[in-house]
Amino acid sequence: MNDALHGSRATAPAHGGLHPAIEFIGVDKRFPARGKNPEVIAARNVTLSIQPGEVVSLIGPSGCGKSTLLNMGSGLARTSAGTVKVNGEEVTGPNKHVAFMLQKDLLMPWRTIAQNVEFGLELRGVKAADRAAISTKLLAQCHLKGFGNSYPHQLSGGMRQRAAMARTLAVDPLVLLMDEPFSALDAQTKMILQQDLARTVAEHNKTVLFITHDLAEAVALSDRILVMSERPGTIVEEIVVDIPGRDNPMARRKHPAVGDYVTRLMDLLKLDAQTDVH
Ligand SMILES: Nc1ncnc2c1ncn2[C@@H]1O[C@H](COP(=O)(O)OP(=O)(O)OP(=O)(O)O)[C@@H](O)[C@H]1O
Repeated sequence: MNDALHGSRATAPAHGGLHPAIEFIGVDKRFPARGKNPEVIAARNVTLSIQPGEVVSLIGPSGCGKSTLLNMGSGLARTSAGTVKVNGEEVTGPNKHVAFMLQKDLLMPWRTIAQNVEFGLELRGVKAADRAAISTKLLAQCHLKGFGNSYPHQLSGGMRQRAAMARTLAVDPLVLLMDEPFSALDAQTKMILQQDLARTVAEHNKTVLFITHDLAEAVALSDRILVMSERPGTIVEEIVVDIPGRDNPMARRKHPAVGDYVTRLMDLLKLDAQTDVH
């Protein structure tokens, strides 16, 4: 258990010579022109560094390149310039240190929940008994005890996202890349899953890069928030969330400073100016 993860921590932890968990160094991403579609510069000169155990949210206007950055972090897409490193090693393709969680749960409908959670372990050749022990533990932790033999269609949207979280954690990744994982859920289910995520991440000292459009969610969950500009997206501001209780977002949301952070983020995203246009 890492005590630094319980209670307040405004700044990145000292990491005693260890590498950042994930870093982007001068990263550009260009999608070349295709037919009548012109070239798109999705990201420009993005440099960021996330230390082990940190939770960092990435916010920015629609289409500014957030998902593109996550794809490069996971090794599913290559950079056009610059370097992405995970645990100090350059990312050149999908790698076992990184796991993805998306808005869509992507559970396989023909597999039970336990079989879905165990899928990544199966690919790595983990023995059946060990797989079962891991999925049983994670399903309990994600409040899905007793649902291992159910199929995805038998679960609610919130339960399916819990299963997706268990599947993401099963391979014990160093870095979790989360692309709006709760955006399709109702407000209350969302808060409960945020709470579970925050507790689990703190307990297992995971590093998270989290994309969201929900500014209060970013404040509730993060150590730091990175704000991106319009496309071609680059990081224009870094905000340290100096509110106690990153492992308890339900309590953190009630802190009087949350409103000020949300207001600052709205200003940075120029949301007021956008409503004037319509
Ligand atoms: N494979 C691709 N080929 C061409 N253009 C692409 C490709 N993938 C993304 N883009 C473009 O890159 C830009 C950034 O897209 P991206 O999905 O990263 O944005 P985003 O910030 O995640 O958006 P949103 O918040 O709406 O999800 C967009 O203009 C998008 O159309």
